[in-house]
Amino acid sequence: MDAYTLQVSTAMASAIMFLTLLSLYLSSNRNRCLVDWSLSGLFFFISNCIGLLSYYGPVPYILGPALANMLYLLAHLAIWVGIRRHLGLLPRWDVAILASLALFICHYVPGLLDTITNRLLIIYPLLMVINLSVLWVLIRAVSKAPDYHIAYFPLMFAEVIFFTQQFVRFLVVVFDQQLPLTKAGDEFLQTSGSLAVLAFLSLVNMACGLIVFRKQEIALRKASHTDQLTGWMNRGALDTVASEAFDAGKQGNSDFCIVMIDIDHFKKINDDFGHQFGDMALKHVTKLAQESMRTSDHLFRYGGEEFLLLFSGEDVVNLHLLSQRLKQRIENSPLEFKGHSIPLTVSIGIAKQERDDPHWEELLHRADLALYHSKRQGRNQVSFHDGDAPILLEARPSF
Ligand SMILES: Nc1nc2c(ncn2[C@@H]2O[C@H](COP(=O)(O)OP(=O)(O)OP(=O)(O)O)[C@@H](O)[C@H]2O)c(=O)[nH]1
Repeated sequence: MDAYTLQVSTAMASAIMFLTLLSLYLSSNRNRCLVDWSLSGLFFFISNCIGLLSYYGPVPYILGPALANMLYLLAHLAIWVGIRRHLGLLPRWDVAILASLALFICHYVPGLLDTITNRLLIIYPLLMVINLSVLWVLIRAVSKAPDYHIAYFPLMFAEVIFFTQQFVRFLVVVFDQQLPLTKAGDEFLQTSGSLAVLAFLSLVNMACGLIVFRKQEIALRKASHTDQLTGWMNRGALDTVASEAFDAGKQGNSDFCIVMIDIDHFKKINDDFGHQFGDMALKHVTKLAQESMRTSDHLFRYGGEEFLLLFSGEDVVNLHLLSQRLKQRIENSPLEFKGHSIPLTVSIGIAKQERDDPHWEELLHRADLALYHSKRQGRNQVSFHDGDAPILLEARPSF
């Protein structure tokens, strides 16, 4: 393929990137990083179009190389800005624009960028630094959010490819400073550059779309596993989390315990004060419970006014103390409503994984039996199922 055709293909690939990512943004209308990335496509496109103009005659210096190089750098920086925005960091368009403007101005500093060789020796390292920055941000992100592994790899791969070819071209220019000026050198640099940009743009286009799809998928999965009223996980997520904790417990890694909490006389609360107040009571109790938890983030709304706390590696005596404290706290924190102070209490059942339990639901069943024991014993109580029978626990642990 001749250099002109390659340049046309690259311009088309950048236009496709611009339009694809922009339409993705307009259809999802949430991920602003898509705007950054589509702008990147636009900058690549304009920069390429200026390159194409040179095939039809001399191009004014302000357009090519000055503006073309500035936009080329800005296009790479826009990818960096977008990935920062996606990760919740400050996007830093200010840095991107200032750096690109500085490069533009440098084209007018005598002796700095006025030869092709000088331009290549200065711009290549700049691009490599941007590639490495994107890579660095992604590597750090992957270690913090393993859920995104697969989605980040294509972009990382694109940056590695671009960095490598840029590095090789840089070395070639360093060792043969006359090369860019010869016919063969000019063709080599143009062809390899256009091919690399073509591959890079196609990969980046796909990679950015993938990152956004993954983000939406994770958000949807989270929403489908979250109870909207309390923000705790719902029953849909329970089996996965409990099975994992149960299997770890079975291998002797850590004791797995379930604490089941049920608000007392909740029907009466609804009947006396209305469903809206009932909802407030549910939020009130879960907020107090959450504040009382030290470690477990496995908080589930199991049913209407029933909640489960899953603990791994927590001693039963500690759980007893924690449950007593929680029960006491809820009892001492009445809910204020229209000038009234409405008392709330909870009954609690605790169960611990036994060696011969075949499934985590066995443990859930014992926690349920313990909870109903607390109810039968007058409510506002804590009971523990020791594997044989539920026993009411005193305010201070006796085992
Ligand atoms: N406000 C509100 N009420 C709910 C929600 N989900 C379930 N409920 C109500 O919770 C009540 C549960 O009542 P019961 O199962 O009889 O239990 P209880 O009245 O707490 O009695 P004990 O558990 O024996 O102390 C029912 O009236 C449900 O309608 C909810 O999301 N919001």
